[in-house]
Amino acid sequence: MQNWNIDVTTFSKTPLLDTIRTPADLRRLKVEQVRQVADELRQETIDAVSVTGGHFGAGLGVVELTTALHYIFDTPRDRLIWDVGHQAYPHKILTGRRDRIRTLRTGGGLSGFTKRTESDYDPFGAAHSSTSISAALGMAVARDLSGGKNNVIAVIGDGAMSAGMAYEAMNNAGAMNSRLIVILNDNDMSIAPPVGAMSAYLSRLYSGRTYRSVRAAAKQLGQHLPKVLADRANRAEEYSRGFMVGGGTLFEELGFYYVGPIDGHNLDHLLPVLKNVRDMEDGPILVHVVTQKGKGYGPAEASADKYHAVVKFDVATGAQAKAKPNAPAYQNVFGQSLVKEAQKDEKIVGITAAMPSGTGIDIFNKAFPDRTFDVGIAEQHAVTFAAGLATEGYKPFCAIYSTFLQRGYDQVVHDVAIQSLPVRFAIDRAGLVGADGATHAGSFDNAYLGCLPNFVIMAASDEAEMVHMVATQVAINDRPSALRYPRGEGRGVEMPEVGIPLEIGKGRIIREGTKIALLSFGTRLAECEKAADELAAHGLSTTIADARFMKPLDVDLILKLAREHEILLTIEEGSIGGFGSHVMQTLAEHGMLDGGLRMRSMVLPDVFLDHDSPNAMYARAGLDAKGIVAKVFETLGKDFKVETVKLA
Ligand SMILES: Cc1ncc(C[n+]2csc(CCOP(=O)(O)OP(=O)(O)O)c2C)c(N)n1
Ligand SMILES: CC(=O)[C@@H](O)[C@H](O)COP(=O)(O)O
Ligand SMILES: [Mg+2]
Repeated sequence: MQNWNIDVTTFSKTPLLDTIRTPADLRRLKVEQVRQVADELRQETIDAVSVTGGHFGAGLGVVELTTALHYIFDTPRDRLIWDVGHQAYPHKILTGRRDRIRTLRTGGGLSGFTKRTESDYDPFGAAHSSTSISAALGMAVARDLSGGKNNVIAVIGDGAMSAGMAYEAMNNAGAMNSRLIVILNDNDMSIAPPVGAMSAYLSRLYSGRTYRSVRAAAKQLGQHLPKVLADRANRAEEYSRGFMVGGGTLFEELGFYYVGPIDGHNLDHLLPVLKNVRDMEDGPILVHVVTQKGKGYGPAEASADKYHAVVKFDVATGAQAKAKPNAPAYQNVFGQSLVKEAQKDEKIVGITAAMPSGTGIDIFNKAFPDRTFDVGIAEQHAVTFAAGLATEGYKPFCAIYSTFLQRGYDQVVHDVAIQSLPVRFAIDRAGLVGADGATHAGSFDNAYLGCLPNFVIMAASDEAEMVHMVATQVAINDRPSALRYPRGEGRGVEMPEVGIPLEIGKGRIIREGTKIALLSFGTRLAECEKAADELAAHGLSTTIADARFMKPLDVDLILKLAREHEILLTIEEGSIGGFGSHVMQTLAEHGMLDGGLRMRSMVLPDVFLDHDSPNAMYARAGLDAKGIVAKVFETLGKDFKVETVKLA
């Protein structure tokens, strides 16, 4: 690893940036000053993220583009939409949020993504990818319907361009004459190196083989400009400098006017091109901008992941303050368990939708590169691709974050569940995730999968359980199965050598008591144990059970708990409509709610919880030990108060 020794003495000096509170201040500057603004903006971004951590490489790569866009366009009247929004920190600094930039992703602080409630300069909230062109087209059409004149600009990355939604939007936009600007920010990176034919195609465009001459480009572009500008364009060499227009690109076939590629760090190119694009009168335009992820910060440029997301770091050395793990991360346990299973079973294959390291599929890939498939940001396709593999006798493990699987829901229902295909879903980041906030919370999979016939649904209560659950999934060969587990580290429990398939639909008793029963589904089990200790100190004897399965439910266990206790609480890291609802339904159908049992279901509150640390979020949700104890006392009718989010 290179030893960086970056001179940080200039970092606190940002004289021009200090004069900018909003883009209007930027637009008052001379064009010769824009370079300096961009340089200072980069310094400020580096310094801020070194304090907060967060998404980093993508923002560094769009510093010049951000500055140029706000300089040329009349934001917020002109709508600027950042796809995903993880690259929007420089945008936040320029749009009135510099004073809060060091609160990014902390409780009560700025969101790590664009958010409508945060600023007028964020016309569309994001965090899931590939939504920007659709949203921009909607805004452009709304503008046309109401006779407006403003511009609408979507900035989308090459990684995000791999998702079907982007093509659905371009297909629609290309057939309309609505004026819309799409900036393709091509840094040849997703979180991992980008995959797929489209990525290769963009590289070919970039390599310049399909370009026309600069002069021809200017001429062609001139046809789309108001006459006065077109005349000037035909004359002025300056006009065409820095960009080319491709003929017969895929984007042109889709009905877009294609401009590019242009160097996204060269303001002498960016500014005139954006200005001319702004002045074009009709149709959708795609500007292909080539940038470098991590640009301008050596450690980021040099690292394999371009510092996509970082923890706090030392600016001078680039060294990240990574905490020493106390236990293995769930995603790694998943990856390692899958490798072990795959050594015994050659039918096992692993699938990720552009999240190889996040899901632990990178571990599987190292051992079985030929059996690993990164399909790009394409969750819908990932699910149906897995279904196809399953029809041919393969055992696909489709590892997708809970929040991103939402995008593939119809595929889960229609292509997998209805046909009862044995696709194994590894549902990572289940429950609250912390700093990424509401957009990334895995709150809904219990509800959205629980209602589907045929599914087996498990949640690991610790990392050892997870090993057995992966083995269980391998053994389930006649229907789909899902295994959910959270972001972060396990509990540090002893790990089994091999996974042993569990009996389907059977839970386990962890601790025997007489008065209170806590029935946990997932990793809240640890909080149940702490709560039970505290309840014991109050003389309340407590049984703890780990349901292991939400579907099929362990009906015998549930009825036993209901019969033998005064209070039955279910606890899960999910929304209303999940595990607790299924338990309640079962109890009701067995007449167990007709008598004296006091049953309560502890779920996430019916609100979108803002970002904070996971522990703080769970505390707000009342799903920590303190909240569980409080719920028991509330149910008993005793006076035991604790602050939680109010249910609507
Ligand atoms: C639907 C969805 N799937 C996965 C992700 C996770 N994700 C966030 S950023 C990213 C890579 C995006 O690459 P690109 O659009 O090229 O942006 P870059 O980071 O290179 O600027 C991925 C896969 C997501 N946000 N949304
Ligand atoms: C922007 C985005 O969607 C991802 O980068 C996400 O932040 C990753 O989250 P994890 O850190 O949980 O992998
Ligand atoms: Mg990219």
